[in-house]
Amino acid sequence: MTAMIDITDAGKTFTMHLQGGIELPVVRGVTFRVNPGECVVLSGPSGAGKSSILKMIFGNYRCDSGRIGIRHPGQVVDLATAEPRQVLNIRRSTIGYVSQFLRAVPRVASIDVVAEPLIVNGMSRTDAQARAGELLHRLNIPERLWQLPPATFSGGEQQRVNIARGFISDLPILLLDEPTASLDAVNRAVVVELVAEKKRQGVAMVAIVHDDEIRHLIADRIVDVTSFAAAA
Ligand SMILES: Nc1ncnc2c1ncn2[C@@H]1O[C@H](COP(=O)(O)OP(=O)(O)OP(=O)(O)O)[C@@H](O)[C@H]1O
Repeated sequence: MTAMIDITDAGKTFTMHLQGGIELPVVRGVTFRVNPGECVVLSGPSGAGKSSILKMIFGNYRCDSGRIGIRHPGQVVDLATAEPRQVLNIRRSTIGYVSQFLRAVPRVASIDVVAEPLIVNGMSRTDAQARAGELLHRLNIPERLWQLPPATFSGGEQQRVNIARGFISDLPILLLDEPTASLDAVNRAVVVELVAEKKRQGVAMVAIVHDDEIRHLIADRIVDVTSFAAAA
C-alpha cells in the first residue's frame, strides 16, 4: 500500500537570529509512515517535539534535512523541499489541520467559519452551510449560536467550532493537535466517532492527544517521538 505520509530522516533545527544565531536542534531522524485509514498518535513528554513534527508535516516549519513525502493527487510531493505555492495547494486539496485553538475571523458567523473550507473548494454556500449545520449539531453547538461569531464563545465551544471546521472537508490527510483538550465527555465521544468515520473514508491522520483514554480509542499506532528528540 502506498503511504499517504512517508517521513524519512526528517530533522529540524531552529536558528535564534535574535540571540546571536544560536542553533536549537529540536528533532532529527524522524521516520514513520501513515497509511490511508490509519490514525497515528504521537506520544512523548512535553517538549519532545510532537507539535514541531505536526507543523513540519503541515509545512509550517521547514525541515532542514530528510524527506516528507505526501501523496497529493497523481504524485508524491516532498514537503521538505516544496515551494510555498505548492504547500498552499497541498493544504487546499490534501492536508487539513485542526489546531488547538480557533483563529476566528472577527464578525464572521460560526456557521460560515465552519462552512468556509467547502466554499473555498467550490461548494455552494447553501450546501456548505447545510453540512456545517449538521456538524455543529453533532458537536452540540445550539442553533441559536450559529449566526454569532465564535469570538465570545466559551473555550470548549470555540474548540468545537474549530473541530467542525477541520472535519468538514473531505481531505485525505488530517492533522489533529489536541482536538479534545477542552471538551467534556459527551463531546470527546463525538470526536472519537468523527475520527472513526474519517478512518472508514480512508483518511490518514496524525494526532497529538494527551488524554490516555482518547489516545487508545483513536490510535491505530503510537509513535513515541522521544527517540527523535535532537537533545536525546
Ligand atoms: N518556533 C520555535 N522556535 C524555537 N524553538 C521552538 C519553536 N517551536 C518549538 N521549539 C522548541 O522545540 C522543542 C519542542 O517543542 P514542541 O512544541 O514540538 O514539543 P511538544 O512535544 O509538542 O511539547 P508539548 O507536549 O509541551 O506541547 C521545545 O524545546 C520548543 O521550545
